[in-house]
Amino acid sequence: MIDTIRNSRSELITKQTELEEEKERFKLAIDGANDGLWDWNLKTNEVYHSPRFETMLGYQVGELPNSIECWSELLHPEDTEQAHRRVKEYLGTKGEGRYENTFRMRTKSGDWRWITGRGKALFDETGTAVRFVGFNTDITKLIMQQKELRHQRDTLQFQASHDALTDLANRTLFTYQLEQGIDKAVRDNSKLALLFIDLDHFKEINDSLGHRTGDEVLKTVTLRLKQTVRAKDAIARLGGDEFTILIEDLKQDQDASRLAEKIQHKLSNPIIVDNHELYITISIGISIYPDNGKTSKDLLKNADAAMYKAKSEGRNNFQYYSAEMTAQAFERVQMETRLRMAIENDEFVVFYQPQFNGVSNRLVGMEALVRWQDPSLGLIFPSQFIPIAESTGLIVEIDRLVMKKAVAQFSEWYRKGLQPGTLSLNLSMRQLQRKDLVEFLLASLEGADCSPEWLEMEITEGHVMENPEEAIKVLSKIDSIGIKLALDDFGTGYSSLSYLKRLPITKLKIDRSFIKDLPNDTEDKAISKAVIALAKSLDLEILAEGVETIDQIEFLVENGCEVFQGFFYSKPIPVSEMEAYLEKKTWIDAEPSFV
Ligand SMILES: Nc1nc2c(ncn2[C@@H]2O[C@@H]3COP(=O)(O)O[C@H]4[C@@H](O)[C@H](n5cnc6c(=O)[nH]c(N)nc65)O[C@@H]4COP(=O)(O)O[C@H]3[C@H]2O)c(=O)[nH]1
Repeated sequence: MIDTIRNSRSELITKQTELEEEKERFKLAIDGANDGLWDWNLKTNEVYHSPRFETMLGYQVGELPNSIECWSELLHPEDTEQAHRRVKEYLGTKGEGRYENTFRMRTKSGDWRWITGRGKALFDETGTAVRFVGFNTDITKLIMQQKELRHQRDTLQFQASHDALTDLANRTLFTYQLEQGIDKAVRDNSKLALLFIDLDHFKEINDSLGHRTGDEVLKTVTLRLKQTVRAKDAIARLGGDEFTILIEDLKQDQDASRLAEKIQHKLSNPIIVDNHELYITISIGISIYPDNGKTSKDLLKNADAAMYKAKSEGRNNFQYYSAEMTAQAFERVQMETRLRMAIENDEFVVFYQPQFNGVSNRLVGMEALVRWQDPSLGLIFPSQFIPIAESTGLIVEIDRLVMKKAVAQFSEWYRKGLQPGTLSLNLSMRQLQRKDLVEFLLASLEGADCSPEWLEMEITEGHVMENPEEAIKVLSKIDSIGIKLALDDFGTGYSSLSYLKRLPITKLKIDRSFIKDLPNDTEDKAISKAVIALAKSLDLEILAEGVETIDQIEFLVENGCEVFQGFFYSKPIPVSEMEAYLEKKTWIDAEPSFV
């Protein structure tokens, strides 16, 4: 018996010693691992934190409360949601796998430490977690090292693809961007332009004022180039004083020269370096994809060649690779300047073309058509200047001049009792995009004491279809002030029926191109009949433009179109002629012709 007790005692002592050793081993392991232990009793919601858990976050041992809320409150706001979710997910697994997650925790001094928590939970027989134990490891150093490595890698990559002085793309990156641009242009069937820019006499600045000044000049040029191009246009410094710009989605070849001019203008302001006032000029060569090359190599080579041509033409200018394009660009530049002068000098006059009801032979209104009365060249027709006025935005001013003059004229004719009918005015897309259009119209009407019912605005079908939703919005505003709306050049702009129904228009004008060969051309006959039927079904008035012969009128009247504008009745005529015509009122007593 005594032996048995002795044996049990010594067994107990051995077990106790083993337990002590185990505890010690465990403590050593925890201390050695430098991790913070946590033990969460999910039944009482109490949490045990090991001393390291607290010191890891800069707290004294025993300073942190023993609650799970304490952990939650120390989490970084950006990580709180995911940290909670991860714990919830793990506890919902009923014991499968291990818990592991990384988040940031706030230290006592307010810094943030990156922590990886790992642990395992104990689940009861119902699968409910009752205890959750694990370690927190501070991985801040590792994260910082990784960040530093990433930063170094990015820096190296940046340095390999960028110019060290200006931070612009270098030749390698630009060639890549150009190739990407060409691929996209092939896919979209679009064009792109490459501008090759070289500073004139840059070497002299470097030689006389030193490289540091030269560097400052290059940096200022870079800044100004960035301020001039769109954010999506790629700029590069190929080396020395050579820069390139890539313009994608080029709408017209001439847009490239417009940008070239803008750059020249931007760089014409002096650059001040160390009290030196430096005047820089540049020579620009332009190549266009696909016209002047289909590969990056050819486009660069040809833009470079064009730039040399610009140098040989006396510097401070731009040249396209193709001489024809350069000539067109200069013509455009000259035309733009002349148009601006013409606006200033009030050289635009309004002609009026009458519109008749071909059945009653009565005048129903007239269209105002602009003419440019150039002092030396005489009368210039819209086809020669409207496209440039549209692309430069000058059309807005021209249209407003025409509107003001025509509205005032109409008001006068009405006051004189001349019954001029409805005044049709052309409305360009640019005008439609102006936020102040309706205010302008209201002010013009009020200024001239003109009634909105006398007016009709024409907008071409093509323009409306460029952005139908926007057009519907603006046209509705015009409609709401009582001005009628007509869709011009109908048949050329591929209107969709659904839009046509939603546009607040009251009239369709069949385009001249479908009238020209009537009544002989079978296709034009079918089209004009279909357009008339369409207008009728939508309850719209219909006018045929460009009628020149009685046969055309007969055919159209037979098929339901009664209102006409065209040389058969009259060409557009100046104010004096129109006034004389109105005064005669010949149509008032005229016999109806097609009854
Ligand atoms: N061959 C032929 N032609 C005829 C006949 N009847 C009329 N025309 C011409 O057809 C054009 C009708 O004007 P549009 O379709 O609005 O086409 C106009 C219009 O889109 C635009 N335009 C004219 N004035 C203005 C304006 O003040 N502002 C805006 N934005 N555009 C204008 O320029 C275009 C051309 O104007 P115009 O040269 O005056 O040309 C006018 C007119 O002279 C005919 O029987 N035979």
